Formats: sequence, structure tokens, C-alpha cells
Amino acid sequence: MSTYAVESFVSRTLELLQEERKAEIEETRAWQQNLSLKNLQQKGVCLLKLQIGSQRTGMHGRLLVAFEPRKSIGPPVLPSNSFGPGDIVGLFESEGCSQPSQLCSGVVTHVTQVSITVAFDDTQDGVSLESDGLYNIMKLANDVTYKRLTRALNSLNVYRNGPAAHLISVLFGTLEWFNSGLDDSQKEAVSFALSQKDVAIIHGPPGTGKTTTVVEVILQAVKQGQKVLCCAPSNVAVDNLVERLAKCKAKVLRLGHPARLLESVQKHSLDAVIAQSDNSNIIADVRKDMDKVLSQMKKAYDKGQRSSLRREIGELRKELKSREQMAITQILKKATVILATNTGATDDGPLKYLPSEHFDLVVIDECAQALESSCWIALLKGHKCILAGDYKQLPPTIKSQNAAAKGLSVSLMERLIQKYGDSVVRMLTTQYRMNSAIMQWASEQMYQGKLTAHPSVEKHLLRDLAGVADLEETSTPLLLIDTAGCGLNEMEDTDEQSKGNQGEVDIVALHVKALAEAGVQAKDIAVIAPYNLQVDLLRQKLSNEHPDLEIRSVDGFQGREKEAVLLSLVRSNRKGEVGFLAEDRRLNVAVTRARRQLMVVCDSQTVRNHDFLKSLIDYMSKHGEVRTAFEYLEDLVPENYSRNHKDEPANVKESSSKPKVKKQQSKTEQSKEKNVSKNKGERDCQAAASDTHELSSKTASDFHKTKAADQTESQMIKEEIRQQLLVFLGDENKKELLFPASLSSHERLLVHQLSEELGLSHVSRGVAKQRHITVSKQVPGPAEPAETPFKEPAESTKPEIRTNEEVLEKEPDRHPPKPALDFKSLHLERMRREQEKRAGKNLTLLSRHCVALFFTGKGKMKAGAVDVAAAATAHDDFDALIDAVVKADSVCAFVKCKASVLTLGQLCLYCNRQYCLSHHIPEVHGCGDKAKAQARMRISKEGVLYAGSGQKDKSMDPNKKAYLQRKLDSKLKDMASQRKTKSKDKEH
Ligand SMILES: Nc1ncnc2c1ncn2[C@@H]1O[C@H](COP(=O)(O)OP(=O)(O)OP(=O)(O)O)[C@@H](O)[C@H]1O
Ligand SMILES: [Zn+2]
Ligand SMILES: [Zn+2]
Repeated sequence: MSTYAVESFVSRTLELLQEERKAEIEETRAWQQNLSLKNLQQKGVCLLKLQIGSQRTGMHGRLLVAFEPRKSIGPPVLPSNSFGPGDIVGLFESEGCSQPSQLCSGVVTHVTQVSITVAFDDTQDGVSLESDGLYNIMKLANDVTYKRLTRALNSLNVYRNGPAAHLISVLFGTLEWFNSGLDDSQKEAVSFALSQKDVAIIHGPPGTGKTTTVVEVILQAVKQGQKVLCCAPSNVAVDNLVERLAKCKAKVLRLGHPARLLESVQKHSLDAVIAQSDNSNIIADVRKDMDKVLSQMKKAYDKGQRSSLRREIGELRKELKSREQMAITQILKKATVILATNTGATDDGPLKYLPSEHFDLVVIDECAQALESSCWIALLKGHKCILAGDYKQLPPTIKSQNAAAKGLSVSLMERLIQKYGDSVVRMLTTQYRMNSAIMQWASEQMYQGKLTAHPSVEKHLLRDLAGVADLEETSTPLLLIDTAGCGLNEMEDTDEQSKGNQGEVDIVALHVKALAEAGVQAKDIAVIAPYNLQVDLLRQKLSNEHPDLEIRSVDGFQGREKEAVLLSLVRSNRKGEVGFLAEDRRLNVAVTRARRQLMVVCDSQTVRNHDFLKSLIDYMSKHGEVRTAFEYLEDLVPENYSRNHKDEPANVKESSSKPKVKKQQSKTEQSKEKNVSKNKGERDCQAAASDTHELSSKTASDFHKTKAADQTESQMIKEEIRQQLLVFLGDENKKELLFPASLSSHERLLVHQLSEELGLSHVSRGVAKQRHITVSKQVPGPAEPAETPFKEPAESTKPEIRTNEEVLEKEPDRHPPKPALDFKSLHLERMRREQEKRAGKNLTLLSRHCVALFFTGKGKMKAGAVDVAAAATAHDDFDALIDAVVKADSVCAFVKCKASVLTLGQLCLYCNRQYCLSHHIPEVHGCGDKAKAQARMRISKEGVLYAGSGQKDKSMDPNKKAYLQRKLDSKLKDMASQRKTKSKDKEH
């Protein structure tokens, strides 16, 4: 087993020791030659003129002689010296200063201030000392130690398979890793844990591969011949370990009720193993015998016969019990790793059959989430423990606040770290989950800035996922949507003391929609909130439409991860109360669930009252993208204006006590009441402006100040904008009016609304902070880049109800002074006629409708959803789409799919077939590899050129195409449902 590391250590150390030995000998020789005895005594290596105090025989017949200073000279104290037990000394007759001759040598056994005792090997030297003589004792160079050191090193060099074999590999860092992919911090933690005598803590921050590390530790311990008991507080965590250990061929045994185990784990359960053991037949036989006797007993009427049968049953019962015990004990002893939940490791269970010294090592995973007392169930069974977990995440749930406050929630891990500090801990520092932008805040706030993101995740974004379009929405790891000043107040469920926030629900829903449209799958998205009421509200809003979307409380999502995590912080109130958001570990858990994107919606005004929350807001403001919720409200506002009331989803129970979603109220009523849910109709910007929120955040503009004063300010600004627009309208020389990027989003909204009113064309350009509006008197031509007309057809801003036909007929009226149709419109018109020829009338209407939408309705995309390039290419893409439609076969080429591809089919460039919206993505119908290869080629060819140039080739990214189509899809769906709502309204 000798390795290079050991060999080189040994040969180098031997050399050095030899050098040291030489120096020692040289020094002794030089002293003896050059120094007088007196000088030697001053150096402490010689004691002169001693007399014998006592003599006796010690162990092994050695002669023990105590030497003392001569009594006649001064006080009887030895001069200071360097003699100590084990030193080899020479004994000399003290005859003045002449050349002394050595009488014999011995070993010092004891030194005090007044005497030095030396053991002489009586048998060897035949020493006999005159009790009245005077002696000198001199230290001799001692090669015993040297010899021992040398021997140990040589043994180390050739050591094989002994009990220290594993220790050698640990201490020389030459462990043969079961998992060779471990990173440095993981290896360090494994070595540390193995070499600690009593306790080692593996601190695993989110995503750092704690379980991977624990598995390696266990495998190494098993290789050393140790018996391991491995526990975790939850069945899920234990099963996870069982699966991974079993994969590495460890002999694992899982205790616990089979019904609670994962299916894949059941074959490792005690019951399953017993059933397969040799003993199982015998046990079955005994059972059969018992049944036989029992049935005999039923038939037996004779008293004597019955009692003998009863005795027989008693015997059989005993036998059964002992055989079962034996079988269990055998199985338990054979297993190298026994796994159970903390409480499952109880002595009431099978473990009682094992001797108390059975386990060498107890490992507890997720230790920071276990009550310390539950850890002791397992800990009492081993000599040594290794604890793994992250005490910076949430501790075990404890119902009694009092008990928690008094320390019940302090985990063993936390307590040990407080007591022993870093000396018992190794932290894993490479994390494999989060984009580094998501990681950094938690790293700094919770983990002393020690985390680094593994290169495989460091820069990963949603857009890198298969099938996801490259949009602004999918290119940012951090997105903060700030509702400050928007009046999206929290509400309370008085029964449960829980909190909700309908406004945040709506904003989350918009972001989910945006992500879904961008191609992010619902199963890759989690929506989390700290409050159960909010979780309920979110589910009501989102679960029907996205069954795969995970919507959970923060606490319930601990230990999990998703590509995108949308976090609603809920709290929004004038008092700045943050309630149990104030638990830092809860926020840490929430933030660190996200792999590629963390979106936080919150009222920064409220939450920044708490330092830790504020640090997150500040961090996200600095390193992420920030939007004010107004940008999202822009999307909601038209609907809200248009109808008095939009029906909540049917599954809202009005009468039930929770959640209390209040229906439409008058503004006065509403202002009287606190903590009342605002429904959509009230959640417009006017409401926001009249809200009594204190404002100072940079995310909300100065404009959204407080109360009535600000409402007039709002009016003034509106007037000012109107004046500017009117002046522009009157000036024949001016073709364009530019509103700068410094406008707040609310002001932008006003510009759009007023332009619309005045029949001007209004276009947003640029994204995020560069966003500005160009108002012009003409409809931009096809060559015009980067246009994003603000609103969809005014349909939704007007309350009256119309049929499809009406919509189409009235369409032109709502964009009054638009000049003649441009090329695209002509093209579309031609398209429409073509389609009418082919398809039924309804279909045509639909398609025409969506064409119109596509053309005028990009305002929705504007809400931060689409980057300039995407908007610029929208037209080209649409042409491509249309071309494909013209060529279309009528049915999707995907096996068994009957969907028509006349209107919205899509040609796959790789296989040259036409597919419906659900199947056109190359990955879906089997051209994924070709598409990827193509994408790689393109990226390597022109990747750099793409950035910001806005001009892509016509064969655009299939993901983006898909995105545009989904956009269309969802728009159509929206419109359909709006129409439904309207016709319902009409009925009332
Ligand atoms: N050394 C490594 N190299 C590459 N990937 C790793 C490494 N260690 C862990 N991972 C990956 O990181 C992820 C989390 O690892 P693991 O399951 O061991 O951690 P966990 O204990 O479940 O999670 P956490 O660290 O959040 O507690 C897994 O996808 C795993 O494959
Ligand atoms: Zn194809
Ligand atoms: Zn299809």
C-alpha cells in the first residue's frame, strides 16, 4: 500500500533524522573534548561529585541507585540540569580532575531537585558501588530514540493491510476515492471526518453536495471495516442515502416500516431481507406448525389433550420468537451500514438485538434540522459521530414558541459549533446549483463569502435550457419586481394569522406566463412564499393552468431546487412590519432554491425595514434587474379599467373563512379598511397614487408620492404631457417627439395613453433603464427597427361587449389616423384571403384576429419581456411563419396528431415537415440533435455578432419562433376567456 507520498516522506525524513543524529553526536564529542567537567555541569549535561543516597532492586532485577549532592557541601540541591527519565547516562568515578573512566552506563528513572535515580542492569555489568564513594554522572548520546524513529519509518514504508492502513491513506491524503469527482473541499471534509477521533461536522451550504460527501465518508469507513449507523430526520433523506449507498455496492439495511419507504428502497428493508434469508423457510415452517396445532386445538374436546396442545403451542411460539430473533440478528450483523430515521434508530426496534458495542460510527445527515434529543437516540450507539447539515437553514419546526425560544430549536450541530468553533467543522465550499449571481448574496451574508459556483453552473441561465428562447426574461439570474407605491397591500387571514397579497399573486402569474411563453417548462418553475395563505392564493390562481408548477411554502421547499424560483414576500403595510420574514434562515432557504433565476416580488418599502431583507433588496438592485410593479400593472390596467369586476377563478370560496378574498368595494370603503384584499379593479395606478404609502425608494419614481397632494401632482404631469403632445401635433415640421428614458414607468404609461387618445403612434424603444418612447404622426414602416407599440387593440380598454365580427369591423376605427396599409398589412390581407379559401370561416376569423394582435399587440411583450432584437425580428419571423403556412399541408406530421397546421403550422427546417404548435419544436418530434448541432454551429460562427446588433438572419432561432407562437397562443386564449367573461357579464 506504500504510495509515492509515503515513500518520499519516509526517505526524506530518514535523511533529515540522520543529519540530526550526526549533529547531536558531534556536539557531545566536541563538548567532552573541549570543555572542563565544570563547564559541562554548567551546560546541564553533567552532575559532579554525587554520593549514593540509597540503593534497591527494582523490576527485572535492576539496581536502582539514587544519587544526591554531597551533604557536606552547601545545601543538598542538585545544580540545574537537563536530565530526565529515559536519558542514558555514564557513571564515572569522581577523582579530582584527571581523565575519568566510565564505570558503567544506566538509564535515568527519576529526577527530583535533590536526587537523581539511575537504573543499572545488574546482571550485565555486575556493578557494585561503594556507598561512600563520589561519582560523576554524564549524559551519553542516546541512539535509542533514533533507532525507534528509524524503525517506525521503515515499517510505515512497507505497511500493508494492517489496522492502520486506512489511517495512513487518510493522513497522507492518498485515499482511494470511491467517487473520484469529489471537489477539494469535499475531499478535505471526508479526510477530516475520517481522522477525527470523536466528532466531525460537515457543514454543507445549499447545493454543495453534502449527501455526496456523506456517502463517501460512509464508504471509506466501511472499507476500514467499521460498522456504521446512519440516520437523518426524515424518511426522504434516509431513502436518498440508501439509494446512493446501494448504488455503490454497500451492504445497506434500511430499518423502518416498509410502507413508508420509497419503492426503490424497499428491497433493502429488514422485512424484505428476512424474506429472502435462509431462515425464512424455517420460520415459515414453524408458523405452519403453529397453525396446525391451533386447528387441532379447536377440534379437541379432551381436557388433557387440550392442555398438551396448549403447551405445544407455547413451545412453538418460543421457537418462532427465537428463530426470528436469530434471523434478524444475523442480518443486522451482516450489514455494514444500517440506516433509519433518527427516531427509527430506537431500542424498541430491531437494534435491540445488537450488542451495545456493535457500531463504530454514527452518521447523522440533515442534522441541523433535527431536534438534538432525536440525535441522541442514534448517538448513544456509537463511539464516534459525524454530523452533516447546514445550520444556516431552517431548524426543526417547533410548535411551542416558548420552548423554541428557550433552546429546544437549537440543533446539536449548532450547539457544537458554538462550543468548539471551527476545530470540529469542515465546510463544503463549491456549490453545484446556483448561478453565481444568485449564490453571492447568500455566500456573503451566511457563509463568510466562502462559496464559489462550480463552472458548470456559474453562469447558467434559463435561456440555456433546451427549448427556451433567448429573451430578456430568460437572461437575467436576478429579477426584483418592486411593488413599492403600487398599493398592493397585504391582507390577513384572521383565523390563521397568515398573510396574503393578491397583487403579488397577479405579478407572479404574469411572470410565470412570461416564462412559460419563453419556453420554460412549468415543472422547472417553483413559486414559493413564506405564508400559507399566499400559497393558497397562488395555487388558486395558477394550479389549474399549470399543474406541473410547484407552489409551496418556503419551509416546505427546503432541501429542494428548481431552475426558476419565484418568491413572493407578501408583506406590504404602512407600519413596515415583516413578521416572520425576519427569520434570516428562512430568507436564506428561499433564495438558495433557485438554479438559474430568482425572481422576487416584494414591497421594498416594507421589507427594507429589516436589515437582512434590506441587504437582499440592495444586492438585487445592484446586481440584478429591477422593475417596478407598475410595468406589470400596465398589463393589468386596461382590463381593470374596462370592467367593474373581473370574476375571480371559480374555485375561490367566498363563504369559507379562508382565504378572505373580498369582492369589489368602493374606494371610500376601502380606504377605511386596513388589510383588505384589493381586487383588480382597484389596483390601478390611480389607486397607487392615492395610496398612503411613504415613498423614497429609487425604484418608485418621485412621482408616485403620497396622498391627495400627489394625485394633483399626477394630474399636473398628465396635463403637461398632454400639452407637449398637442404642441407636437400642431407642429407640421416635427415628425417625431422623443420622451427620455428618465421617465418613470407611470409617466411612460401616461405618454402611451395620451398618445393613443390623440391618435398618435407611440413606440417604446430600448429595454430596462434605456427605455424611452418615440411619438410620431406616422405608423412606422416595415424597415423601422425595435418597435413595440404600447397597447393591444383597445378592445380591452372599452367596456362594451362585442362579438368577434364586431371586433374585426371596428378594428380600424380604433387607430384613427393611421395611413394606408403598409406592406405587411397587405401581405397579411392576402394571407387572410388565401386562408378563407381553404379553411372554415371561424378559423379565418381566429387567424385574422391573431394576425391583428400580432401586429398591434406587442405592447404586452413590451413589459420587459422582449429585448430589442426580438422585437425587431418579430416581423421577419412573422413573414417566415406565413410563408410556411402557405406551403402547408393540412395536418401535423407528428405521429397520431390530427391538429390542423393550416393557420399556425410550422415547418421544421431539419426534416422539412409541417407540425402543429405542440410538435413543431425539433426536440419534440425528433430533430433535437440536428437543431442543437445547428445552434452550436451558429453560435460558434456568429455568436458575438448577435449581441445587440438586432439583425438576425431570417432562419431565426427555433426557440424564439416557438416563443412567438406560444405568445400568440396564449394571447388567443386570453382573448377567448375575456370574451367568455364578457358574455357572462352581459347575461347578468
Ligand atoms: N464533486 C461534484 N462534482 C459535480 N457535481 C457534484 C459534486 N458534488 C455534488 N454534485 C452535484 O450537486 C448536486 C447536489 O449534491 P448532493 O445531492 O450530494 O447534495 P445534497 O446534500 O442533496 O444537497 P445540498 O448540498 O443542497 O444539501 C447533485 O446534483 C450532485 O450531482
Ligand atoms: Zn423535424
Ligand atoms: Zn402535432
